[in-house]
Amino acid sequence: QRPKNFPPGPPILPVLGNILNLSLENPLKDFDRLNRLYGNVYSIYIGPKPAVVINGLKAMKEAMVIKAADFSGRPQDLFVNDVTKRKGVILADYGSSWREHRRFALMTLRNFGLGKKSMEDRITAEIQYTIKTLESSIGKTVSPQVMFHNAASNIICQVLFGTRFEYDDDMIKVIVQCFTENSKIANGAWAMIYDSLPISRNLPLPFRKAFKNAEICENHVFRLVNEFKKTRVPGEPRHFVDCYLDELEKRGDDASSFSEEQLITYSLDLHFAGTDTTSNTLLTGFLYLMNYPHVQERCQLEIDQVLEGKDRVTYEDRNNMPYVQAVIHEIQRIANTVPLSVFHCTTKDTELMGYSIPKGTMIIQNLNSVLREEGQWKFPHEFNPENFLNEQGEFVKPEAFMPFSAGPRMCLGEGLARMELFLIMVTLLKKFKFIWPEDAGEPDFTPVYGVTLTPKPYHMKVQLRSEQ
Ligand code: HEM
Repeated sequence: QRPKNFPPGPPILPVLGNILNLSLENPLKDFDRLNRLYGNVYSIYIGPKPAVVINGLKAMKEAMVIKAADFSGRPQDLFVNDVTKRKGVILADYGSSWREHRRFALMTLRNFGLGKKSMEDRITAEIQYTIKTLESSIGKTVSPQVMFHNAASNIICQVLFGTRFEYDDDMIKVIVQCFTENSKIANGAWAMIYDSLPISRNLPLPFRKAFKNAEICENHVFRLVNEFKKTRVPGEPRHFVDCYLDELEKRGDDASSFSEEQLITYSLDLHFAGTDTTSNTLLTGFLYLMNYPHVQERCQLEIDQVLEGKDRVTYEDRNNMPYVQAVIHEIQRIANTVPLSVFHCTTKDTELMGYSIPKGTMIIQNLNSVLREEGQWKFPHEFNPENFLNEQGEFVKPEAFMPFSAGPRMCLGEGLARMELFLIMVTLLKKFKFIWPEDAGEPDFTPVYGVTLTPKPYHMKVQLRSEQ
């Protein structure tokens, strides 16, 4: 029985709740189906736990922006909380620890160059390694999967640890492998079973792999932090880790929520959030650009015009590239990289679109329902950069563009991600032509489900544009 005035939803089974209403492999279609059946605010039970699913711009804005404080908590009793030992910022509940850590990261990102030339220089420097990888594959086919993960990982590693890692570095290979696995496990069938059947939690089931992966990553970062501690000069931070250690010292014994354990999970949080998202967006982008060659060519035309006589692109150039901007935003809209955002939770008894929602209810944002909402987009269901262009061909960003979510929990790395996507896409499109290999058959645009959506592995053929 749902509580009085609770959002409607499918009939609830004892113990299982609604898990049979959802495909455990990929529930996104089910979320959309239930949206059509029960409206923009509906509820499902994950085992005994109620969750409210929010769809469409109007409801999303009411929850995340207008009633932000009521809807900005994070559930604390899920599989992912146990895996991360309730540390870090992504899953921290709404409160002073989250607030202080979020503020700290935003400030540190700024100090290390976000919004300034220095971050641009770091990104541009990293792209040279991607270019080298592509140059060595001219005329051949290449799998971009690892390449984009490496590039995005190194960009965030420069901020976190002040260093980039060679693409075959064992430590970073293991970390990237562990969290790409965990991203799939965390939204998958076994995590759902872990969440709905507490009795299963201590059994040797496949979800144990995620705990092992997390431990491997923690050990690696623990060792790195200890190395940095040996060489750091207090007050002269070289990177995020040093800044955090300075902050710990400044706060002294009553360091409040800051601790070395927090630092380790926080670094992993930022590394994961900064790598898997940007790289999967890039993977989706190139998949579409190869299969919509006229879009790729029009981008290149604009890039050639704007960058004529210049040897490299700057972030500032985006203001003169409305079409490229439209394409990158359309890629993000279609990629729907973090489809269910990160689960929220109500911080007090509240209301949404007239329904009553008690404190502690899990909130699931169906971002796809906004990114493809009819009435918000000119072409909601097709890949078409016109979604971001007005009649004069100028770039416009509709309110329903919400891949980073909205409100106080909105993605903390949006600025960095947007800078990376623009500089990487433009630099690569300026130099190379990307071709869908003749023997690759029809492209499969259906992504693999997880916390992040990943295109199915594909290959691309690369040509130097100057040799066309
Ligand atoms: C295309 C790239 C990216 C996308 C689509 C994306 C998307 C998201 C989304 C949907 C959320 C959840 C927001 C919510 O709960 O309401 C989020 C949170 C977060 N993202 Fe990103 N993100 C991207 C890149 C990055 C990068 C580069 C970083 C690292 C600097 C980052 C760091 C974070 C953090 C730390 C949070 C948690 C914020 C909090 O709980 O307060 N993200 N991101």
